Amino acid sequence: PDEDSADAEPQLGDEEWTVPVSIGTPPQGFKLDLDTGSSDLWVFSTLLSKEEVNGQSLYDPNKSTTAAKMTGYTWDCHYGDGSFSSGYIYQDTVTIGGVTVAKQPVEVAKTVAPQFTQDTALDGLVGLGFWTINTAEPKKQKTFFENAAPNLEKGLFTADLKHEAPGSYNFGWIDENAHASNITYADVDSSDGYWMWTSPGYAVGDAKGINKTAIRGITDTGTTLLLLPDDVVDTYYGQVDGATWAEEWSGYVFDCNTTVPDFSFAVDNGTAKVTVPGEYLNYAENGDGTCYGGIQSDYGVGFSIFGDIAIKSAFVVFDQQNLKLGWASK
Ligand SMILES: O=C(NNC1=NCCC1)c1ccc(Br)cc1
Repeated sequence: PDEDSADAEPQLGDEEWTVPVSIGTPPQGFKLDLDTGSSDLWVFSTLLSKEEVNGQSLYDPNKSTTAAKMTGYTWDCHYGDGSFSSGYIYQDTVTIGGVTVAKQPVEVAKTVAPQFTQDTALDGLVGLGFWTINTAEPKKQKTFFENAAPNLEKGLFTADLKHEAPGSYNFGWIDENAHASNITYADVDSSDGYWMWTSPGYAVGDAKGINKTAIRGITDTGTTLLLLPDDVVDTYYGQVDGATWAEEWSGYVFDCNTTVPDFSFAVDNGTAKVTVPGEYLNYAENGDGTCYGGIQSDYGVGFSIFGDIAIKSAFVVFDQQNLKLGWASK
């Protein structure tokens, strides 16, 4: 049933993907960033001061006949990149990709960080993590997907992000035409509220065998890059001519003309693997002839982050019902 499908538009050079979301009656339309690394659904709103708005669409609960204020409730998000947002909460009808949830907690922004004000491509976020890291007070609220799942064929959603091209998220079903190889599943540890799993190893370039070293990390559509343990990062850049860690860029850079090798990470016992094309691993030009690598250190986070650069290299199944994460080539 392809009605449960949302087109994901790439924004800002594959820094984020937004999907069309309807909120309220009559429906108010927004472009929201589906984020598996957080669990709040929030939207720019008429409560914001004008200085914090820069063309984004504003949700106005007073114009929705189905909006109901959750009196006494607040929310307050702080993201891994230092951005933040906070405000009050209404329940209203939310539709994404043909899936409708009535009485979905909609967190209306009263304050947003400059990063969000400047990001004219999005009007808010849809957290697709686990409710345990939702920030609503006095009681945590369920995500859009957790509320929708009981009415879906399967308690899963899939992400099919593409390099510099529209991708798609599906809710409740797996599009067998969207992936080439078999889907290999890894166990998910949701105890931190994230889609946390462990890859058994990795390979650089066209190396046949894998370096058997466990890489424990989260699969986060809200993080752009692929953040990995220092020993893996050093091994990778050891095979990139002239790559060096640049203080001024706080990361590994190399000459923009450098050929950058692929990076593969294993799934399950290592039989299956996902290959990130070298092209994706030359992430951005610094403007001085050097380019910033798509693989960087996860130092300080406490675990790795399989961000968009990894996710757009595969067809990914987020199976909440069975606590599994599926990876397939496409
Ligand atoms: O915030 C996180 N992901 N989502 C988003 N980032 C920026 C806007 C949305 C995030 C989550 C966990 C870890 Br560890 C690091 C980062």
